[in-house]
Amino acid sequence: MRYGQLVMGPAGSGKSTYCATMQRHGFDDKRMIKVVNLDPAAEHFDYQPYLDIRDLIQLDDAMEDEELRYGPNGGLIFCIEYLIEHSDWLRDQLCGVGSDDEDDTTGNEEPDDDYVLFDMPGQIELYTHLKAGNSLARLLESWNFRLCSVFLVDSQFMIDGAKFLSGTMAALSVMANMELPHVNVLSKMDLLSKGHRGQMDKYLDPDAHALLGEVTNESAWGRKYRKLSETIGMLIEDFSLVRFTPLNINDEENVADLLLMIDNVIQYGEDADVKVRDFDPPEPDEVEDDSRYYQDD
Ligand SMILES: Nc1nc2c(ncn2[C@@H]2O[C@H](COP(=O)(O)OP(=O)(O)OP(=O)(O)O)[C@@H](O)[C@H]2O)c(=O)[nH]1
Ligand SMILES: [Mg+2]
Repeated sequence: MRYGQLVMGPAGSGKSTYCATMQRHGFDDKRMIKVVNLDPAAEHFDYQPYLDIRDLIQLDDAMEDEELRYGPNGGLIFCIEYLIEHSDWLRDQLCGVGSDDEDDTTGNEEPDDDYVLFDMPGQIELYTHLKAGNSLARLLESWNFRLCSVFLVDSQFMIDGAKFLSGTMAALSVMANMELPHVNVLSKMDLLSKGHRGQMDKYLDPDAHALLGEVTNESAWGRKYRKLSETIGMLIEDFSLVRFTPLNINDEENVADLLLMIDNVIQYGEDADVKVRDFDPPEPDEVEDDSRYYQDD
């Protein structure tokens, strides 16, 4: 089994910084966390990439090609679709050359705790409604990755009701489109003023009525669509659809807590325990051949 986080979020929300932070935290903890850069336009990041999409395709390839002639945004989406069409490249690098996981029953080649963060581009439509993000998730799952979506939203944009509503709807679109366990992160908490941090508390455990009361009084739009906002608010609240976890990258405990939470979501490190817990040994005279009570591996 392999474990992975698909790190997504709008442009500049802190995805690459998140990956670098987690890798560094893992390093301090003697834990290997690999990061794969899947942003073909990336120019700078602070982590050691295990793999880099730019070795397969670069944004300029799509923009400068005489036939394609993409702009930066279309070009980026083209690059991700190209990656999916050439998934052998990714599989060979992630899982070993020529590996074919459908046949891989030996388990010999796979390390127990391969843990990979995928630093995705900031093109949010890749995750909200295009097929590419979902296809990538299904591909990785077929290679035995247990995945979690990590969706980052810059906390600076979440300090009023209207922005909270928009951010929540974006998170919800990603959840629906990616079909993965999902964790929302409010990034850059260190940049918030004390006053704003206090204000933030009400968004972390949202009371939709109170929040959307704000939205409805703020603008003409808000007043006109008051009922719609309220209904969306109730939906979010009643089904506990969207929750945000704050992240201050300078607070080691905060980083550790978030990583642990995601580990729990993807059941990282739990397999050994599960085997022990599930094992309920029979009385010796109940069975002649007890081999069927043991797992094959
Ligand atoms: N203070 C502070 N700055 C941050 C944090 N996260 C990101 N930044 C800054 O925000 C900017 C964008 O961060 P990135 O990590 O590159 O964001 P990204 O989501 O990878 O951006 P794209 O790949 O361009 O979509 C950089 O200047 C970072 O230094 C944070 O937690 N705290
Ligand atoms: Mg980035």
